[in-house]
Amino acid sequence: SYTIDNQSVVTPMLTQMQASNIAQTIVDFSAFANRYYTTNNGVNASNWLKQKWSSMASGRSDITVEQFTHAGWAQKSVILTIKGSDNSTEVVVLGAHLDSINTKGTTETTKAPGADDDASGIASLTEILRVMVANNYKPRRTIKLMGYSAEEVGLRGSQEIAKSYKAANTNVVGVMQLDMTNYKGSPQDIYLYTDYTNAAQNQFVANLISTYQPSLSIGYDKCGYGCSDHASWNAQGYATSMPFETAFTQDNPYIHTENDTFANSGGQADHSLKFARLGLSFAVELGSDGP
Ligand SMILES: N[C@H](Cc1ccc(I)cc1)C(=O)NO
Ligand SMILES: [Zn+2]
Ligand SMILES: [Zn+2]
Repeated sequence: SYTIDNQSVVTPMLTQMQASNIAQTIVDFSAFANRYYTTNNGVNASNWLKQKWSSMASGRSDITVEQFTHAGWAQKSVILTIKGSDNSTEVVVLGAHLDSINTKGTTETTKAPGADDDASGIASLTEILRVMVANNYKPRRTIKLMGYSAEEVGLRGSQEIAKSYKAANTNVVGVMQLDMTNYKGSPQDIYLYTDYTNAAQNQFVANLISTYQPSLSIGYDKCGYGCSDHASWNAQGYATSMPFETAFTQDNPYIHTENDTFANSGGQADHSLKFARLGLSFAVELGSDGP
């Protein structure tokens, strides 16, 4: 259910989250020449993330990290699983995509740093992981953090994953997509996208913002098409939400070019921190529900 009743656990964790950690991960992850789904750089970026998340979770026997192999291309998706205690068949998913693209054409050495699109989302998930582990948080439901491959070429990684979860009848109770979280291009802080998402869950997400980040302003908008990986989960009938960095007409002009750099997102991660905090509150409030 969408009750917000874990303030004693969530509030201290939110104060521990730091923009500087998110910034460092954006810098590190956007240092690959590109993270394109078919290049060696792209494969290396996936392996780098698996390694990073694995070492962050090394002390926890309830946390595993796997790579999801996609038959049609080399770059794997990365899935971290925190197994729930007494309600583990119900699953909460938070996602971002690990690939990047330069629309001029992406070869092995083409520059596609993807700092905002979507290293910012991966970095937000990474800070959520760090704080959950630091607080020894153990959910009742299973929580999965996903770094999707091949989003830029038709949401292909998340489509394969969502289809396989549906085929396995996995009870995913909610999905949040974090794609582009660090470019502050619009007046409101967080824009909830209303197409290819679930209205009831969007209301819950809005309530999370008002409860845990009351100083933030909320906007609403539509993409008009399946603009990120939430659409893959929506297509399988799962409830999704996409909190986004700007209104549709004011989106980051640097994306899909060599200029999507950390510097061009402002050289700091204050905007991403809002999304990381929202993701943490989403994960813990949903993840703490019993059977
Ligand atoms: N299509 C999305 C980018 C995208 C998504 C929403 C909006 I508003 C503007 C741009 C993408 O490139 N995701 O990787
Ligand atoms: Zn993109
Ligand atoms: Zn993206």
